Amino acid sequence: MTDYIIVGSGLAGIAFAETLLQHNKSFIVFDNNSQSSSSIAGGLYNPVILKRFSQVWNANKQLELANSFYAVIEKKLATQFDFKIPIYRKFFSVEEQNNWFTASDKPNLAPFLSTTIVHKKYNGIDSPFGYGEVLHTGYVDTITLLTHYHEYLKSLNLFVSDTFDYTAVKTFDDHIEYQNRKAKHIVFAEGFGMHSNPFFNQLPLDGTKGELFIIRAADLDLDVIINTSVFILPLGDNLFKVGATYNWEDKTNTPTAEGKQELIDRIKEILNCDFEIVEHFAGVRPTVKDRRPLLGTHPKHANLHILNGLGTRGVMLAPTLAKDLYDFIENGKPLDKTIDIKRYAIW
Ligand SMILES: Cc1cc2nc3c(=O)[nH]c(=O)nc-3n(C[C@H](O)[C@H](O)[C@H](O)COP(=O)(O)OP(=O)(O)OC[C@H]3O[C@@H](n4cnc5c(N)ncnc54)[C@H](O)[C@@H]3O)c2cc1C
Repeated sequence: MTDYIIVGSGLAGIAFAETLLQHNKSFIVFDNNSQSSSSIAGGLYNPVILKRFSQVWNANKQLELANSFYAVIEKKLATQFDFKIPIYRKFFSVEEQNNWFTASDKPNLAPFLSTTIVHKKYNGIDSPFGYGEVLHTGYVDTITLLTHYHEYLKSLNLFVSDTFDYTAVKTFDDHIEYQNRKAKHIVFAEGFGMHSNPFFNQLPLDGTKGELFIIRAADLDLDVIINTSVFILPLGDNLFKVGATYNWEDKTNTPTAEGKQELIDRIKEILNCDFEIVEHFAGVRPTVKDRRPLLGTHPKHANLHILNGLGTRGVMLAPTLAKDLYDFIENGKPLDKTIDIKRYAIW
């Protein structure tokens, strides 16, 4: 009997897998490569919601855990994927500068917003009003993390590249059976793919499509992430990741002409140098109506659990949520009411 089956190996699934490994639990992971959200994500982590000047929910706890969690994996895989690099908010007016200073006075934002306006000149960008620097930021190169982590799981025989067949699940009081396997628990972490899961697809996972580019801009010299209506993230070799769009209607993983035009327009608001589009990606973020994750246990099947709803911030959230779900299942530690699926009376 295996302790766990995990369905999905995006940021959520691998965070749970790593948590299990750290507690010497046995498991197997299924993934069918049907969702692209984690692999194409910008990967930025930023404790401040710059649009509204508010702190990300539970930011301190999430950042602290994410830092140590990814550092442990980097060491284990002997690969760097967590890059600590500042995020600069470009100011377009004196009013924006003033709003920044007002926000940086708030006790919960003060640790994260520098009070010095940066007047650095970057080739390729005009910024007469300067930039505000967000502290404790960076990005996780998600494709590097996922590729290496999947290889690692494969080397341990813990990874199955296959579609999980929900109709083959048999539930019992103290275990489940799936094809020729027995497990104590299943954790479903399928991102937007949850809609195919008959056990949990009543939950209000809206999904928000996002598109992003890799561009080449030989004249752009940038050693920080610029964030305005889109972010521009330097990758080296004159390459930059730029994103992302938000579309609440289209739920496909296909890049569109509209998304392309929107990104081009946004880039032109920031850059005054030439650029060419090298790649164009799309994916659906697993967003929830109330902007809180979906964690918990199926009300009728005590061995079926969900780890979903990471929304727009999977990088920062995944380690904390994996830990919360693990503590809930194994140690009976209650979930915060705001993330527990019990808040939806749908069954
Ligand atoms: C354009 C874009 C930009 C983003 N930028 C950022 C950012 O800068 N910072 C940030 O923190 N977050 C960002 N995000 C959000 C982040 O990507 C998500 O929060 C995160 O990827 C969600 O991870 P997940 O593991 O829950 O879901 P997913 O990444 O969707 O993973 C689900 C996995 O389950 C698998 N699966 C589904 N159904 C089945 C099945 N039946 N059988 C087997 N396998 C199955 C899929 O193949 C997939 O691998 C961005 C997202 C997008 C789309």
